[in-house]
Amino acid sequence: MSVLGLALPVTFTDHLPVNSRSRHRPVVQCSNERQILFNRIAPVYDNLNNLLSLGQHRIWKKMAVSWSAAKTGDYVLDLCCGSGDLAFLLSEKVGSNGKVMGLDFSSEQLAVASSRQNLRARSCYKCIEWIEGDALDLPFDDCKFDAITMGYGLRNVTDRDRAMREMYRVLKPGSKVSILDFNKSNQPIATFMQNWMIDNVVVPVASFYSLAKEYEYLKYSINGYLTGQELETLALEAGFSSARHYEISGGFMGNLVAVR
Ligand SMILES: C/C(=C\Cc1cc(O)c2ccccc2c1O)CCC[C@H](C)CCC[C@H](C)CCCC(C)C
Ligand SMILES: C[S@@+](CC[C@H](N)C(=O)[O-])C[C@H]1O[C@@H](n2cnc3c(N)ncnc32)[C@H](O)[C@@H]1O
Repeated sequence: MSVLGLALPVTFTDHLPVNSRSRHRPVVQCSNERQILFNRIAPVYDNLNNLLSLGQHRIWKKMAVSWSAAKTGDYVLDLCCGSGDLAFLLSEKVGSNGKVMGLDFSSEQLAVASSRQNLRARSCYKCIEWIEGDALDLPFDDCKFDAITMGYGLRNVTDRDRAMREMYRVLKPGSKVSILDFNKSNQPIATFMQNWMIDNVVVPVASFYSLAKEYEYLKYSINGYLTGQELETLALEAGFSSARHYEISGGFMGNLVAVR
């Protein structure tokens, strides 16, 4: 029986020593398990984001894309693109003369992204190319991109330092990376509110779709994330010349902007 109570090819805890397995806590530690998680939630991911954030996530993603400074004609990358929200926003910025690469390791998320693209008529959306790949080993040459976005991805990769160094490598000098995610606050009240919302709203709603464990992971991944200051340090240590973390939406979310 897997930690999800479902028959999965691998359970989220199989690779862990027995004493570290917990029936009450989704342990989604390795890359393959996260791949399985995001493949599983792909069919309902967009709808739940809209419902659970009351549509606010669209605003946060528009802010992240604006902070990337992507402009007409640019060659840009949306890392951990999932169902493509930021890639679509980037394509509206760079236009049909530009190019957007959307990279993710979840085939199911990319299938949703491609389906959404086929339903959209605007010519700018045709400049998006979807790539199944690993954010920790990008299939791109050095200094290729005019801007990079990463929405709710850095918290989910298994090696954040390596991901940050890969972003640095493929970004053109003087260009920006814009990384949107939940904010790991230093304020106990904000942390309490975030955890309360996830425990009492997010997970109960997800349980209607038999995805309670996947959304419980959300809380543990946020608690294991980096604070804004630690994210700035991570970027500077990866080689970025400057880094600034902005808290948004009352401190629920945050966006790191770093310049190569
Ligand atoms: C777009 C959002 C989250 C994306 C996301 C990221 C992950 O790492 C996941 C991991 C596992 C399952 C799902 C996800 C996932 O969806 C943010 C909005 C959607 C959130 C699920 C809703 C979070 C609600 C906040 C705690 C409170 C929002 C207050 C707002 C002012 C209404
Ligand atoms: C929460 S979703 C974010 C999707 C999208 N950026 C958005 O803002 O809605 C996180 C995405 O990161 C992807 N991901 C996690 N680790 C990855 C890795 N090492 N390489 C590529 N994609 C990864 C997952 O497959 C998932 O689609």
